[in-house]
Order: sequence, then structure tokens, then C-alpha cells
Amino acid sequence: MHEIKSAGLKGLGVFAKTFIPRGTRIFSEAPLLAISPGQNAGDIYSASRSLSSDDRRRFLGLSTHVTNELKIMRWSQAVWYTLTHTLSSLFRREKGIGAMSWPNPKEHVTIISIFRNNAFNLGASSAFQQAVFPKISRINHSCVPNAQGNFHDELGRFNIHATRDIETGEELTLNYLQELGAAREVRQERLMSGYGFSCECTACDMSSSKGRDSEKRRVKMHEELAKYVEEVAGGSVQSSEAELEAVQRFIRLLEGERIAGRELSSLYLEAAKLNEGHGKLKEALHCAERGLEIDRDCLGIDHPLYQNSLKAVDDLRRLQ
Ligand SMILES: C[S@@+](CC[C@H](N)C(=O)[O-])C[C@H]1O[C@@H](n2cnc3c(N)ncnc32)[C@H](O)[C@@H]1O
Repeated sequence: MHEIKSAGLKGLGVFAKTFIPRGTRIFSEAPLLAISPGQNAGDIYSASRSLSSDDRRRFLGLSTHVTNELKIMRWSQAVWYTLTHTLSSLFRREKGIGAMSWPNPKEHVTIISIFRNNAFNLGASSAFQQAVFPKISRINHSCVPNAQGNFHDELGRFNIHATRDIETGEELTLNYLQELGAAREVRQERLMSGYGFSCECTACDMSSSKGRDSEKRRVKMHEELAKYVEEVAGGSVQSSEAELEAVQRFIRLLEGERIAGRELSSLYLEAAKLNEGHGKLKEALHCAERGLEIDRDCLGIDHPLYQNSLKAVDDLRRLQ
């Protein structure tokens, strides 16, 4: 269904070998190296030392990028870790607890740089905070991605689903950024400082009308979001009518950007709740069914979040 091959200046990338319909589970991988919530750079290095030799080779073969700023930060983390690890090693030896191998700051910087360049955030409720995957970490970024990854805690796997139809030969892409609808300048700055590249996707191409229109929509989305947050904080948005209107505007902006996935399904499910609160049961069901359809495509029917959405739809169907 897919192959890993050269993506030109991006390094390697993943490409569709056949037509991949929306909703297809393209990958389902267990982490190669992961950290749990609350763990830090020192834990990444420690975890790397427990990898089997095959997994270590796979990990070290992933791409890396170290900006000067990150280099300084990682060196300081490495030195700190080395110091604390060395002290604890000496302490263990003194207590006869058993020898630990000596850490190596240069190796530490390499490991952390690879980890940071390839790790995906798995969400606040996941058993893992961030993880690197053998093949999924070969997927490049786009601000208008055609796939989305969601961690399935019970399976212990990161699943990548096609969020729209993907043509044969098309590159598979994910969104590396957290913030929804950020302007081009902000996206470029984050991608350059975090990953060392300048994005040239259709939303970033200001020489095309498509790119310029996309930018206008995202700036509008950002402004609306800021205005909405301010109004809520100031107490001027008190009616759920106004909230519903704001949610619907975000939905239109995301759909205009062809951004599908959990961001969009969550908005539809929120709109369903607000409509239900107004007694508009038909509209509520329509929104919940749309949210469920998007969840099916980006999560799969075995995901607990899909099951929650299904329950919301069933409850609304009973109320009709
Ligand atoms: C998670 S890796 C993706 C796979 C990587 N291309 C490889 O060869 O293994 C992230 C790195 O890929 C490259 N990359 C990802 N998306 C890119 C894009 N849209 N344009 C240019 N480079 C990109 C950057 O070098 C980035 O540091």
C-alpha cells in the first residue's frame, strides 16, 4: 500500500503505492522508543540504552536535526544528566548495588536529537507522552496533511489513518504542529526551530492564490479564536447560542482548509451538545453523525474515542 523512498530535499518520505481510500488504517506500530508523562531527556537516554541491537540500529538510522539553540540546550541536558548519572553510579557502587555503564555526553546529544526530530506527541491521556516509531517517523510534515496519527492505548499502538483519499504516488503527510490554524509565519518559525526545515506545502506557498486564500482563512481563524477566548474570559459570551455560532464558524474554516481528523470531529460533537441543549435534536443528530463519521475515518471503529462518539449518536437517535 505504501513505500519509503527519497522525498528529495525532505530526505526519506512515505508514498502511496496504490490508491488509499479515506479512513484506511495505513500504519499501526508499537513505539521504538518512548517516554511516559513526567519523564525527560535523561529518561530518553536511559531508555535508548535498553534497546536491542536491532532496534538501536533502527533508531540511529532515523533522521536528525540539531539547530544551534537545540545543540546548546541538549548539551546542557546531557551534561546535567551525565553529572547526576555519574553521582548515582558512584553511590550505587559504594553501596554495592551493582555497576552501571558510564554515560557518554556526545552519544546523549545524538540520541536526544534523533528522538526530538522524530517523536510524536501521543496526547495527555496516553500511557506514553512522546514516542518514536520505526516507519511512521519517516512521514514528512504538511500544513494540509492527508493522514492523522492517534495512539490506541489498549493496543499500545500508534495508528495512522488516511483523513482523505490519497492517490497512487502521492506522499503521505502528517501535521507536526499542535496549534490549530496558526498563521504561516508562526508555522514556519516552529518548523524551522524544531525540525530545521522550511515548509513548502500548498498552504505555505504564497505565490499561489490557493496559498494566499489559505493564509487569509487561517489568520481569520486565529483572530476569531483569540476574540472568542477574550469574550469568554470577559464574560460577554454567556449564551450557548453565541458558543454554537463560534463552533460552527471554526468548523467552516477547518473544512475550508481541508483539515479533517480529531480537531474537526471534536467541534462537530461540541456543536451536537450545544444544539441538544437548545432542543434542536435534528441538528444535534446531524452534527453528532458527522463527528462520528470523521472519528471512524481518523481513529477506526476499535478506538475508545470512536465508541464514545457512537454512544453520543445512539443517545441522540433515541431522543428523536
Ligand atoms: C520525522 S522526520 C521525517 C522523515 C525524514 N524525512 C527522514 O528522512 O527520515 C522529520 C524530518 O524530515 C524532514 N521534513 C519533514 N517534513 C518536511 C517538509 N515538509 N519539508 C522539508 N523537510 C521535511 C526534516 O528534515 C525533519 O527534520
